[in-house]
Amino acid sequence: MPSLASLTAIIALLGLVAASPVDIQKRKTFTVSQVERKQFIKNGAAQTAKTFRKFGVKVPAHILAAAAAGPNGTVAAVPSDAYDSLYLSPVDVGGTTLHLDFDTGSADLWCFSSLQASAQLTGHDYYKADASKKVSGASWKISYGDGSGASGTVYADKVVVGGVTATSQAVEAATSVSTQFQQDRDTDGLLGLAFSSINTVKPTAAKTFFDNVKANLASPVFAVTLKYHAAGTYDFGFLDSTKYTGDITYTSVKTTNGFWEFTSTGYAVGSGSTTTASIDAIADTGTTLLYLPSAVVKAYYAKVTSAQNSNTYGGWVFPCSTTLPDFTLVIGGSKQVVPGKHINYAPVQTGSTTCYGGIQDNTGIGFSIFGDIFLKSKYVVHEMSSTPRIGFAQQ
Ligand SMILES: Cc1noc(C)c1CN(C)Cc1cc2n(n1)CCN(c1cc(N)ncn1)C2
Repeated sequence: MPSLASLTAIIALLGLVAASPVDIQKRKTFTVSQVERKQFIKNGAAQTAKTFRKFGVKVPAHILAAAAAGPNGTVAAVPSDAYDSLYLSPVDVGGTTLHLDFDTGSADLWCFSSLQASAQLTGHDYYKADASKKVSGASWKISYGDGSGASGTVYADKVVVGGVTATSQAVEAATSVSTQFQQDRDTDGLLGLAFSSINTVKPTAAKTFFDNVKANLASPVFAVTLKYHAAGTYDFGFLDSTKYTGDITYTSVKTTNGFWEFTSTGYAVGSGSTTTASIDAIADTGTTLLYLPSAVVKAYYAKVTSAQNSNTYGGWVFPCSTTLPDFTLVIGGSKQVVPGKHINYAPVQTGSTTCYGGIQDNTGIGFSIFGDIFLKSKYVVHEMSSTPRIGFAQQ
């Protein structure tokens, strides 16, 4: 026998169902207004191609062609100085063109802004923070391996890179930057291209530019072509076979630390034989040099006349006139050669005949860093598919 309470509930339900139209009319009516999702630059063909791939179906050529015509993009990467210390790319941030350091070793898009003391802005383009776009309660603070850093608040604004648009990108506006950035009047900020899991925005991590746009690209990839003492490119959404020779060799990426992290399985100095080694490394456009295990570095400089690991200069140095041997790193079974001339970074001081090596010890870092010294002879594909991978080819 149902209880009184359950009978009451049943009656109440029946009442709702049995109410006459008049009754319903009397009841307070309400409207659910739909809010249109912010317009994203759509690439329908890319979405279709993604669906075909999702179900393991070969994407028809006409769909691929249409997808490739989507908002893919290319932006220049220009050396900031004569030594390729870093590379800067023009980016439209909320209507102002800033020159940002694209950094595959971090995941914050931050920039100099109108929130900083004006003295810090001398010589910089900067983001004009619009209060109406402020992300309430959000802040960020980032520190880099060299001790530099910045911090500030967050805005949601339009960011355009090489014709590819993120309509509501988390723009991390600086309120304060470290001395290194204050003294560097070329860099207006960074655009992080590592995994969003290491973004520093609190209380909720923000997405990188690439994470925000990748679904609208023909393919979830970006390719890095940094050059020796010359302008290169970042390509988004497509591969460009004119930018490399031979094959692209792919290897798996470990994403647990938020980096484009992989393992190199050996190395060779000059024309010497290959030594087998397991080198845990990250690809990092935001780092200038190539940092490797000390035993590997020692083996390289053993073949460089008058090289020494200098306490004075804090690393391996040699006479600037030295002809340096090439250096080979094995990745995915392929031999990736770094030309010897790329391994002379710069004089230790302006006018000095002692030069600082592009290969240095990774002691204290915890892993190896394949920075610009390695990258500037390579075409590097970063594929953020369901199983991310990284590919290397010789330029
Ligand atoms: C001038 C100049 N010369 O060499 C540099 C660098 C500069 C730029 N200048 C001093 C300021 C500066 C400091 C940093 N950057 N720019 C770029 C981001 N940094 C990273 C990124 C990363 N993935 N890993 C480690 N650090 C540190």
